[in-house]
Amino acid sequence: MTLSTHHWIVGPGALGRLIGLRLATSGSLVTLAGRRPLPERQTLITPEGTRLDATLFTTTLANLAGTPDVVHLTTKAYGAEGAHAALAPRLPAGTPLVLWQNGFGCQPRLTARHDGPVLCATTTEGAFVEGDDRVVHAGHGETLIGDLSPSSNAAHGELARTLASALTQAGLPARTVDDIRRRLWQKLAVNAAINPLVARFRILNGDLRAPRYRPLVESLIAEVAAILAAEGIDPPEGQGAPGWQALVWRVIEGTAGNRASMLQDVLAARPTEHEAILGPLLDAADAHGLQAPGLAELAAWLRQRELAGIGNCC
Ligand SMILES: NC(=O)C1=CN([C@@H]2O[C@H](COP(=O)(O)OP(=O)(O)OC[C@H]3O[C@@H](n4cnc5c(N)ncnc54)[C@H](OP(=O)(O)O)[C@@H]3O)[C@@H](O)[C@H]2O)C=CC1
Ligand SMILES: CC(C)(CO)C(=O)C(=O)O
Repeated sequence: MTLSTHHWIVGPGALGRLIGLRLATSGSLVTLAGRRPLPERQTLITPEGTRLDATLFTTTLANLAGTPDVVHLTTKAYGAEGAHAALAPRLPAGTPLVLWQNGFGCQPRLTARHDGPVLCATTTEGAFVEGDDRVVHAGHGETLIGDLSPSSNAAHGELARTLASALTQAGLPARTVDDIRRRLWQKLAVNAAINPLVARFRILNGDLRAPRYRPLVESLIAEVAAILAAEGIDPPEGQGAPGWQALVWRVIEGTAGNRASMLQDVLAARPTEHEAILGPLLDAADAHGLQAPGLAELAAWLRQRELAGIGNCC
């Protein structure tokens, strides 16, 4: 893979267009493939307010043809496996796939199913779309890339390093890690402690610091910490529950003014990524015989909302 590698981006929403436009404006060939065709002329607004324009190939999944060097799957977590099923017959065997979803649902399943190397990426970049031809890069972050093979034997290290370097040169700082499973779970832990609560109460992340919500956050963190201890997953810094508390409160502080992605989905009457975020925790709780009533109640509310037709419930 070189800088002029041909990248297919399947799922051309906020993150997909951010990656696609950044790569295209740094010399890569990019095809955006969605459920509907998008304009070929696309604009990216950088966090500094600069406007970057690029002309990309845009198509639909049904019309994809050719041979990509790498495919980035950037649908929401709940759409990833469906999109992959439609995509797979169009891909030459051995095509590398990069999964960008939050949570930890589709990653192990697609790693097992895909006929080629699979990398997982987790990013703290922030982006949102403004119409079909414009994406706003809301805030800089960092992207970690790795594969789900055991850490002592990372299978696709060279591929991950080349991709990290291409992304970094394109303005999306990225590095490889040999523990992507742990990194995905760490982000999932933060998302599980914040997103369902702010979606439930329709509040900004920073509102969780109020006396009314603080005990709810603390009790979710305690559930998450017990589950992750049983799974053998440590927080990035510190140990056990205090380490998870420090991480979650740091993120709440740092994103106090944010309307979290799950709240945005609820307000827009869209499905949420609750299965990918809460599902793995509840499955792990079951497997280890642990109680997680707070997580289970929030998962039930989010599930019920979707069963009831999304916007009409609660
Ligand atoms: N946005 C962000 O800042 C960040 C997002 N993430 C994660 O990245 C993932 C994507 O998020 P985001 O970009 O915000 O989501 P969006 O909803 O903005 O984008 C998803 C895109 O996937 C498309 N899509 C859905 N199903 C298919 C399909 N079968 N074939 C082709 N395209 C399809 C949607 O098309 P349509 O328009 O037709 O619905 C949409 O363009 C999520 O897991 C999210 O948690 C992680 C970090 C930051
Ligand atoms: C960390 C957090 C909660 C920031 O808003 C996030 O990742 C999200 O909104 O999904």
